[in-house]
This record gives sequence, C-alpha cells and structure tokens, in this order.
Amino acid sequence: MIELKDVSYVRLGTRDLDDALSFATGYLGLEVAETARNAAYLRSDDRAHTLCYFDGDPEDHTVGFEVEDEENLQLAAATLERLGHPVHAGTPEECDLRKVKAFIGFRDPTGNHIELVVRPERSGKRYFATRDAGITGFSHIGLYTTDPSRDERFWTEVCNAKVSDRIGDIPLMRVNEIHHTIALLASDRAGIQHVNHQVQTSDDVMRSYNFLHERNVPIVFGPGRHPTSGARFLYFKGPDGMVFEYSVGVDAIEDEEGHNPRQFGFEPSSFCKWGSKPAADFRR
Ligand SMILES: O=C/C=C/C(C(=O)O)=C(/O)C(=O)O
Ligand SMILES: [Fe+2]
Repeated sequence: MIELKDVSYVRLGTRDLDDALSFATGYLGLEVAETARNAAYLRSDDRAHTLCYFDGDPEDHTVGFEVEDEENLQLAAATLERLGHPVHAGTPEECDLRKVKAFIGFRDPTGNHIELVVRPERSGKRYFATRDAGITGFSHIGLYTTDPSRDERFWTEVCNAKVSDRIGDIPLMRVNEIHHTIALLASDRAGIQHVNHQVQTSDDVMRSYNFLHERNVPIVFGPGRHPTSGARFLYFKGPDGMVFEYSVGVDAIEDEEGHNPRQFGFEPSSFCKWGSKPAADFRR
C-alpha cells in the first residue's frame, strides 16, 4: 500500500511564463519564491513552493504527493513496477528543480503524471502575497479520469486514499483528515482539471468574486456551496484554460473508522446547494 501523506505541488507547462506569473501573483494571489531556469516557483503557504509553472507544453500537468521517507518511496516504486506502471527515479537535478530530497514519477491508469516525493522543502519565511486573496494554502486537485471506477480502485487499493463521498460514480477521496485531496472528474483525457487553494473566510470568496469579475477573469462556477464537503467555493479560469478554485470550510473527517462515503446523485444540486451551475467550459 502506497501511503500518501498530502498533496505537495502541481507543475504546469506554459508557453507564456510571464503571463502565467502575472496571473499567479496579480489575480490568484500567490507569492513568487523563485524564478529560475525557465520556471516560476510560487508559494501559497509555509511550503517552499506549491505551484511551478515551467516553459513547456500547456497540456503537461504533474501532481506531486508526499510520502514518508525514501524507504517508502522504494517500496512504492516496486509496487508500481509490479503493477505495470513504469517508474522514473528523479535525478539529482530533477530533485533540485522540485525542491525535494527524492522522487519517482509514473502515470496513473488514466495517464496522469504523478510524482511521489520525499522531504519537500518548507520555508522559514511566512507566505506573503502582494494580492491579499486570503489564501491559507494549496489543498487539493481535480484530476481527469477516463474510467472513474478503475481509477478509484487505483487510488484506494494501490494507494491509501479513502472515498469520502461520491457524486454518481465520481469519488472525492482523502489521504488525511481533510474531506478530499483528489477529486476525479470523468473525461476522455488525462490532466488536472482544477487546482484548489483554501481561503480564510467566506468574505474572501465573495471579495475575490467581485475582484476577478471586474477584471474580466472568467468565473466558471460559483460562488456556491458544495453539499459534499460543505465548502463555499469559487472557480475561475487562469492561463492555458486551467481552472483554479478558492474554497473555505471543507469538512475534516474526524471519525476515520466511522465515516461511510455518502452517495449523491449526478445532478446539479449535488455540486452546489445554492443553485449555481458550472459554465459550459468548466471542464476543458
Ligand atoms: O462538485 C463536487 C465538488 C466537490 C468539492 C467539494 O466537496 O469541496 C470540490 O472541491 C471539488 O471537487 O472541486
Ligand atoms: Fe475542488
């Protein structure tokens, strides 16, 4: 069993690094940690970085998850190879680029690029962004799947994820007490559908709605409230069509043994209890 502790970072390719950087700082509300070697490293919490934009294919998305130590990393590599997922062991230079001690890369059954990392760097400096979006940290990703049931089995049987809730066949899965770290979305493609940052209060969600709307940033869902995690949310589009989400008030699953996944119907009210509907281009 591969024990994921938390999501660590996302890496997104872009052909326009300057544009991505100005969106991340001026609209999203991240702090630049470093710009180097055709990449921009951005912070959202006490980690050294949680988002990296690099000069490359905008379809090239990677999500990194932290595992406990190098022994667990080796065990994970052996498990993945045995199950037919070829594993790439990060070179020292690739580890430097990710600010981790060690990592392996592989593809999930849909073909999503996944990395497992050991000892991702923290920063002694407080996260401080020039735009005050109220961000408290990077929290989860929405990941495309070409087969939700197959990929649920991968994340829950090969890895330690647990299903918190399902909407139709779509699982929201946790790897720690937070309601979900991985939300699958059915599609005919691989990739990250959305990147979630938590914000401090509902006021931050509404303030950002006005801020982004006034500046013509496409709002693609919300403001609304998810019946599943209870979070108040706002989704909007960033560079290369990537969707970003702010949310606040995501449930923690405290009764780990006693929690049974709830089944929600695949209908609009399961996605938002305030009646907001996703825009046609919510999914790319
Ligand atoms: O539409 C379902 C979305 C659920 C949630 C949630 O419960 O918070 C998400 O954050 C999500 O998958 O984006
Ligand atoms: Fe989300």
